[in-house]
Amino acid sequence: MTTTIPFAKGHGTHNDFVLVPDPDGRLPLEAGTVAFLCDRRGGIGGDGLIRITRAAHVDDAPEGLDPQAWFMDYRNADGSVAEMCGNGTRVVAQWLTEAGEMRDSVDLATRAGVKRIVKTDNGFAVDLGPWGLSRADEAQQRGMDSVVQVVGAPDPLPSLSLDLGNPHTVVALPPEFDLQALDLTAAPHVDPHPPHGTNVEIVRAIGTGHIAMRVHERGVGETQSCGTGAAAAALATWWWAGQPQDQLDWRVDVPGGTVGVHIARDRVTLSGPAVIVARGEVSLPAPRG
Ligand SMILES: N[C@@H](CCC[C@H](N)C(=O)O)C(=O)O
Repeated sequence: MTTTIPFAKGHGTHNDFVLVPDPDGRLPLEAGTVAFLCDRRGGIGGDGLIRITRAAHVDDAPEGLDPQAWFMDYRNADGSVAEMCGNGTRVVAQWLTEAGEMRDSVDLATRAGVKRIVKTDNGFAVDLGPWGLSRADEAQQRGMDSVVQVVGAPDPLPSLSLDLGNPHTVVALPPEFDLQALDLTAAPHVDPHPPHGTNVEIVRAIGTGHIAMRVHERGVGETQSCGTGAAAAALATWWWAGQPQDQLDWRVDVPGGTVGVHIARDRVTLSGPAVIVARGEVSLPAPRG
């Protein structure tokens, strides 16, 4: 028997997602189903899939959540589970707004904790919460704790690991290299390789509080934008600059647009647009076996 489910398609600065509303928790999604729905030729297409459900229906939700809280169950395009997605939180907020479930703000639960999202003039701002350097050692204090080999740069480049709820490795591209000319088809090699993989952001300084970035996402490949990645890129650039207190607002240009990042002590806020572009129904492939 064919199973048909409702879906929506949305994006935040062209980081695009298949949204699957599942408020009653009736849709346990297998990795193969996620990969099918995210497939750009055989399915709907997206960098990831978001099951919009309630915390009570998520087996690996953090403890202590309100069971009725809206929950962003995020999966990468390859079917793997991710803790957090910054652009995805805004797209969920837009979906909740259009569904009449959100007015000015919402507390959205994720595997990386509850994120407060508020409406802004050009979309939404989400408090991503506390951020951290992934390895609290002396190398990290110097601003580099790993190296990344990027195709298009002859030697491995120094990089910094950050934790935004999900893992990131940020590389500052030296001025002699063209950011647009790098080949991010394959995942850049990170040494040492983080135990749970990582998202890699390559950053070019543009001006004061202004950077451009390309990203290779864990479980996806190169994407047009990554919200937690933009926050990691701004934080790393700020860290390398000596944490100037008069430079807490950042503009981050990504291939799919521009997002804003605000640093406030140990917390960081991401802002930017979010749109729902389509709604429909999709038939899932019959289970194998
Ligand atoms: N695009 C997202 C991040 C999605 C998850 C990431 N690929 C991971 O595996 O951690 C964002 O906007 O933050």
